[in-house]
Amino acid sequence: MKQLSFSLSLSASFCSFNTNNYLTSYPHLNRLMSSLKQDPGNDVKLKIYALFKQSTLGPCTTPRPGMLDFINKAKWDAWKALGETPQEDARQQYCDLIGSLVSAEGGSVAAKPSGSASAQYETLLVTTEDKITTIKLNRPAKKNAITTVMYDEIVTALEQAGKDNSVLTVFTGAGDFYCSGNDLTNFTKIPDGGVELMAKQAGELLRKYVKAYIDFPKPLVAVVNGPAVGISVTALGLFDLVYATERATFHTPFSQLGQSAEGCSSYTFPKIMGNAKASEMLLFNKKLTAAQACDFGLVTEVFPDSSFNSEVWTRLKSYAALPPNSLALSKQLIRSTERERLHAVNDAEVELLVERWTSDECFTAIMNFFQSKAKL
Ligand SMILES: CCC/C=C/C(=O)SCCNC(=O)CCNC(=O)[C@H](O)C(C)(C)COP(=O)([O-])OP(=O)([O-])OC[C@H]1O[C@@H](n2cnc3c(N)ncnc32)[C@H](O)[C@@H]1OP(=O)([O-])[O-]
Repeated sequence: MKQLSFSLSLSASFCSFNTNNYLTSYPHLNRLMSSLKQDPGNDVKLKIYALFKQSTLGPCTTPRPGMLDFINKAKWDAWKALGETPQEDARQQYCDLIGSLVSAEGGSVAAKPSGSASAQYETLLVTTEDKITTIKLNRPAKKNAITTVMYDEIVTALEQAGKDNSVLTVFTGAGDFYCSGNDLTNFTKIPDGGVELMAKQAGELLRKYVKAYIDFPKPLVAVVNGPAVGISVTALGLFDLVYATERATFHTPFSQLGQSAEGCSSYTFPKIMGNAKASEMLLFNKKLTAAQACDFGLVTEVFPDSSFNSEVWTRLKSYAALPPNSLALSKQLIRSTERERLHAVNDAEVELLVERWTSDECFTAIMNFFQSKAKL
């Protein structure tokens, strides 16, 4: 099929959109696009074009080009297919799409070049805007699976967010997934000391990671933009608010993987949803829909996918205007009643997992994933 060749006449107005977004400069986006080694193909180019039009002009209302005007007709169809998608959502999808194309080639989208962006990360996009620091997992091609580098980067990002002048900290994912949990390739990098050493080091990393959530001093909000698996679900019990798109699912397949609960979920889940529901998730791998997770108290509120970003960010911006000290101190007061218990739970969960990671059950489950690409 003939490659479409058209330019995306990028207008200056789009460069200054004021959303909680990491790509606020079109020259930056253009450089990223032109750095791609592979042509992304007509479908993707049409999608980029359509998202650009939708985000700058809103829904397509112009007449459809004539039958023989093939290229403009294809562009019009792509734009029209976005229907009533809000402009802010289209902007977010546009940035996520470009970010995923760059990531798929092994690159990374740096935090925005100007403004209040924080340090650069390999696996995260971290920005501060409207008094909200956003930590976005940025491995969309791998469904935001958490590598050892990413665990360390999240701990650093949380430390910095705890000290910066933002009022809220938001955690979310790039692309169509929130997070697929622990990156299973973490288990394939066996050091010279063998599996026991690997398990011990992974245990220390996990302890540090969960501790960063337990001790986080400001309100922490999860914006669950798609399915969530494993540790990205269990950690939600340590957040102050959890907003989810209706498309999100919540899955903790620990037994299936020969592992056991972490993220303090062996304590927080029974407390949040009762023993019976918690056991169905943590022992028997039950996957919850967003509506079920909300009924059980794990999720604060569920939003339609089409308006998820605009509704959630409008809400968060208004919360970020509240007095910051009052918010932080109230959060610390609530956490202080069980901080010590959470640390003890974290220690006990890590101890059990270090044992599990050296078990035949775990080894077989991980091998199954890679050999048969078994899907959960
Ligand atoms: C340390 C603390 C303890 C933590 C415990 C946990 O979190 S337990 C929970 C642990 N988590 C799990 O057990 C989840 C395992 N993952 C899955 O079950 C599925 O991938 C899915 C349901 C998340 C998405 O299915 P889908 O059909 O929509 O998409 P897809 O499958 O085509 O994926 C696209 C690409 O991403 C890759 N990739 C994705 N996730 C992981 C991962 N975690 N790891 C590595 N790679 C992962 C996948 O291999 C593929 O790579 P490829 O082939 O393009 O090179």
